[in-house]
Amino acid sequence: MTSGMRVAAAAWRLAWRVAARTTVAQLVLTVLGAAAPVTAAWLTKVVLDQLSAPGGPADLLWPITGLVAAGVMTALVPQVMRYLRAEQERIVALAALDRLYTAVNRLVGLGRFEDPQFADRLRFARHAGGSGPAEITTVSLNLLQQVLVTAGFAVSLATVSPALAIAVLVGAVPAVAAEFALARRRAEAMNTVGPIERRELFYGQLLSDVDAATEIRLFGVGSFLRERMLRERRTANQVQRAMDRRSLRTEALLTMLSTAVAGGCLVWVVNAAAGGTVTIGDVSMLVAAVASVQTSLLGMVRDLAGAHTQLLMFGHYLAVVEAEPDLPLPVHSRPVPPLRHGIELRDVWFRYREDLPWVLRGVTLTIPKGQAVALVGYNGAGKSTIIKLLCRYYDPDRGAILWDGVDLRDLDPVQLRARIAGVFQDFVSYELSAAENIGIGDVEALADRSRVESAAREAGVHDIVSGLPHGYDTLLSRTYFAGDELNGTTPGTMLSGGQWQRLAIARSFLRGGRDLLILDEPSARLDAEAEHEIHQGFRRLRDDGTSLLVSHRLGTIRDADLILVLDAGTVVQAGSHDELVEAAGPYAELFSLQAAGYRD
Ligand SMILES: Nc1ncnc2c1ncn2[C@@H]1O[C@H](COP(=O)(O)OP(=O)(O)OP(=O)(O)O)[C@@H](O)[C@H]1O
Repeated sequence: MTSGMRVAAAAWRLAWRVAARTTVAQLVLTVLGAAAPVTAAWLTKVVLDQLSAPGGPADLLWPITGLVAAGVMTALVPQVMRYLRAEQERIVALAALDRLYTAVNRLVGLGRFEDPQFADRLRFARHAGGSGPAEITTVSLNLLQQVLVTAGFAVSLATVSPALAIAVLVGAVPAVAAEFALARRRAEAMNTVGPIERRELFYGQLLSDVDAATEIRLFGVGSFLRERMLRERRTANQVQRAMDRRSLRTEALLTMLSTAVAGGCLVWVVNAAAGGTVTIGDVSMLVAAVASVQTSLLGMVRDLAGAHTQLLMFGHYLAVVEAEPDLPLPVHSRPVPPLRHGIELRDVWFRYREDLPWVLRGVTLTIPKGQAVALVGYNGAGKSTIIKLLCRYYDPDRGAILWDGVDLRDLDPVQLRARIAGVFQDFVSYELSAAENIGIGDVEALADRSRVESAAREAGVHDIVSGLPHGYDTLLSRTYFAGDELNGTTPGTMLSGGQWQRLAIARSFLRGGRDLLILDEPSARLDAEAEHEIHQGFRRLRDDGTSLLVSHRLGTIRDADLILVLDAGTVVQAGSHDELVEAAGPYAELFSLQAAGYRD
């Protein structure tokens, strides 16, 4: 099966599975829609032949009734088809959306999200997933209808003159070839324009993004960014304009060709009628047949060409939905048992891509069960990368990470992450209610207001949330209305950077009791008092479990059981705060620099 047919078959399977009734109804109407014009042409011929018959017309009741029925059918079928198509599109688009985002959620790592090609594919997939399958089934049904109409009229034409039928069909060959060539070029143009439009979208979003608005206005870069956006649009327009001009030229030529063929047929049939070799009914039949065959053939070719583009788009959708896992998953993954001994990084080497430098160069370290380990080092030393590897967002290129001696690659990543709580350096501020912002840390607790509140209290954010206009139910957003999105008039409320961070911390408190607590700069935006309080809270949480804390503020990690100093992707020092301050080395230097900052 060619890849186009495979994609079309997948679209049909999806439509059949989720919208069988509307699909069958469309099939039936397609056949009726094809039969109507052929029947009408034959009945017109019968009526005309009877009218011009030497003995006068015989009984015209049934052909006239048939003509009326065919007329009603011709008018009604497209309207019902439009409704059915829209209904099918709604049902299929919902199922396709579900499948697409199930597939996106199935990606356990981060690598694909950082791949520009995947980003383009996802954009096409989002577009094609909505209307793609419905468009492909519609095009297929149109094709079926046109094949039936063409066949019906070709047979009718052949009864008048087989040579004419062949001439009309052969006259369509150049159109078929030209439309296919156009379709291929259209697809190429679309692939060229894809990344350009993604850039344009980026600038457009940036220009209308509320968070970016402050910097854009302070730096006065609005016009600069707008110009960049327009430049992308102009480039995309250039590609599309060239394509449209090519289509216009080709299609104008094809129209002239089909008009010439139709004209030739008309001249022949008028001559034949004048010579008495064909009847008046034959003339009407032939005029209808030539026009219909040409329209159907061209329509068929255009539909096929359009289908080519739709198939390519839906191909992107299938590529995302059927993608292999981004990280190799074990066939028989082991359950992730509670941590008993500790987590070990054994000679771990890692780089984000083969063409990029190594970020971790043989890191060996242990996070013993029940201990608080801190990771310090300069910017870019690889601290957050270690955290991402511990959550298995990436796999090490060399070496291994062991959970009680079992390689993380042999564990189910979803189960592994269920054993981890944490606050990331670039935590997310969800445009949801305050309660949901906390509850998302453990969706099972989303409806449990007492658990949400107690996490908020631990993170020192309860009073702030209680003081909001609707307390825990206040929408935290500047871009959406609270409650009824359509008719709402109450705008959301915004928090300060530190308050958002406290919410992120509350999320991690809600996940208390997990085996590993990961904290990547969890208090970077907090004031000194809040930072002190939060670290007390973390300490309580750490007492029951195992933790890894990354912080540039050495005061917050001085009571860690073990401090590891990372430099250019290797552990260069390890020990307690006192030991490291005693020893000459980067930690002592960093510490005395920070301490001096406070003393001076
Ligand atoms: N997704 C990524 N793709 C490519 N390179 C990356 C990616 N994330 C980080 N890096 C690179 O890896 C190196 C280590 O980054 P990492 O975020 O681990 O440092 P860090 O020690 O946490 O730094 P900081 O103290 O600034 O947070 C940096 O040079 C960075 O440019």
